[in-house]
Amino acid sequence: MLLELSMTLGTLLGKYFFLRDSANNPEGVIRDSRSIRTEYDFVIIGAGSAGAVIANRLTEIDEWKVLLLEAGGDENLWGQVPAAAADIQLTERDWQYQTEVMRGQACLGLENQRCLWPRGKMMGGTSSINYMLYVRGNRRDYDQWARLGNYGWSYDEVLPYFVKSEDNQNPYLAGTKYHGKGGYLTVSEAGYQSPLGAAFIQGGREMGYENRDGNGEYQTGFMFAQGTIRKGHRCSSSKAFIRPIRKRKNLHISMHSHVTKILIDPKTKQAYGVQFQKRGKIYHIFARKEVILSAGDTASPHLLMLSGIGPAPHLQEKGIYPIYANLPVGQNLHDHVALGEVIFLIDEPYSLKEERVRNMPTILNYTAWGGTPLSMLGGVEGLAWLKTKYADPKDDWPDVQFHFIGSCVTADRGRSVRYSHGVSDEVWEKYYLPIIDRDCWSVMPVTLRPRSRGYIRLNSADPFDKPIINPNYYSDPYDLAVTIEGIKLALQLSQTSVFKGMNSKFYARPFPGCEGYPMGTDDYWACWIRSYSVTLAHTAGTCQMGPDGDPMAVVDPLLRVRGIRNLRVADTSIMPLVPSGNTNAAAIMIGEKASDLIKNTWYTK
Ligand SMILES: Cc1cc2nc3c(=O)[nH]c(=O)nc-3n(C[C@H](O)[C@H](O)[C@H](O)COP(=O)(O)OP(=O)(O)OC[C@H]3O[C@@H](n4cnc5c(N)ncnc54)[C@H](O)[C@@H]3O)c2cc1C
Repeated sequence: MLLELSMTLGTLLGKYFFLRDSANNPEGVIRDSRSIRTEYDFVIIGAGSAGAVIANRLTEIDEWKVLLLEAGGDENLWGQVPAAAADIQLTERDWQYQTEVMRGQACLGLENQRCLWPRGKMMGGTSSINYMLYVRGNRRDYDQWARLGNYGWSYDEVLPYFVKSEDNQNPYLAGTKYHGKGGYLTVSEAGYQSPLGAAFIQGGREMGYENRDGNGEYQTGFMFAQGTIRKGHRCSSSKAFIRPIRKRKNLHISMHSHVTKILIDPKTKQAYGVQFQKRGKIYHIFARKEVILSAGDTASPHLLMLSGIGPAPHLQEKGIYPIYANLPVGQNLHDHVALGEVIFLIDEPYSLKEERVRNMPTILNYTAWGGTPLSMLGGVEGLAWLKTKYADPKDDWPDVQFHFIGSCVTADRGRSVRYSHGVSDEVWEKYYLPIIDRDCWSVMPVTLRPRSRGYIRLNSADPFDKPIINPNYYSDPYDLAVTIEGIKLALQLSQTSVFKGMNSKFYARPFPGCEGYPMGTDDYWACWIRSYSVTLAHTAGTCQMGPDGDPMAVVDPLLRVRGIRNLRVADTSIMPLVPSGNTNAAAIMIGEKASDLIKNTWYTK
């Protein structure tokens, strides 16, 4: 009752603070444009992390008319609260995809043995559903992209685009050459730290890792997480890039507009528009200059295939005429998949349990000032990049990332996080219920440069039919081996004096399905990883960028779809290799760079 009352109060106050819709409120709500023309210079599909940036940057040129189409609606109020990130999943603002069953490989302990595959379906796309961690990846990642023949994408060439977007609130960081001040995207720390967060940094030091800015000169080390948050509230790509410019006359926005096909002339191979459905009506809109596909790692390849671009036999089998045959659309899918959580129980009352996070004082305080446990980035306090025995000890190119959480899945007593991970009833009852009242902390270790490759394919030619998603997790044993070493590093962290001081103990109950393996052996760790596989949704490669002659390339280094004129892809699907970190910042960087590539092509003064 008290909780409900405080939520209601918080909501009312929140409405007052965030959603005032006055013309001069840079965060005012987004509305559909009153009328839609039949022709624009550019049509952008998807208002996500990358698409929102492109809509902003292209409409900087007054004479360009731009239409931004988004399948979902606007963000909602609850989605602004960082600690409630998991609550948005499995709602209408999530596409609610699921993977195929990967028999014997992954997701074995999850509901129906399928991994959930969340993606944002609203303004801001997945940046409106994500955990807001601001991470760029490693210098070597982008240099590797360039070495593969993707000219213009080396670290030194993409760094200015990361910096351009950013408005970093931390004075120590804002002044360095690695960070930006005054950009549209607010980046800051959560404004609240639990005693466990400080312990994480100290534990890292004891293990020989420095406390440093993982987005700066060196990546290896431990840090308090930086996030895309503004005054303690989510700063999605839409809040950052669209809300402040939503009244530009040359930008039209149409939400609830599901693009079903890109219109391509089969003879000239030129894209000339899109078909979309809104409230049961079908629209055809034409693009004088370009169609820009920013529908994300899953929907972009899906839409290309629906439009006749992809492996010809597969398209024909589904009854689709291949306009440009045999581009490897949907191939090379790779992702960061983590072991759900390595849990450590403690004797001190430090955990971010629901009753300590959602109560009247924290909610009211949060609504007014932003800096309470509710501003924690999906509960993630710290990040670390570490080297296992498989990484080059001399190189600053760590192979494992830790997401450090000052609680565990049980913190909300099974209300939300459990479902967002897809934990089955059996696992919940056998593994989690026994510790539901305990204080705990946890680590999600993830292999940063996975070698397993999967695919996205059509289920059918119906654009509303979800695609087949098979990430093929852990098909390459390397991915498993690195995560196993990650678990060992997490155990090492729990043995540092600071964590021992709170009597941290690995929660060693056998995970359901793995009881047959002796606890602590590599076989047991492998079984656990394959059972409790949780995607971080850093999917890359499904419309891969590559130079001429690269058989896996769907787009060229200027992001133009091969063999088709006036069609570009700009989102995480173009990444040839996933960067060594979370992918939202990189998606925004891709949006910034794509905008310049488009301006270079079309803008003549
Ligand atoms: C639960 C979760 C947590 C995450 N946490 C983090 C994190 O903490 N930090 C981080 O860096 N990364 C995180 N990520 C990943 C990161 O947010 C994504 O990589 C990034 O947002 C992808 O950006 P994008 O532009 O490629 O696609 P998206 O942001 O997904 O944009 C695609 C847009 O296209 C729209 N669309 C799709 N199909 C159509 C269609 N047919 N017609 C019209 N519109 C369409 C979608 O609705 C969406 O708005 C997380 C992802 C998830 C799912």
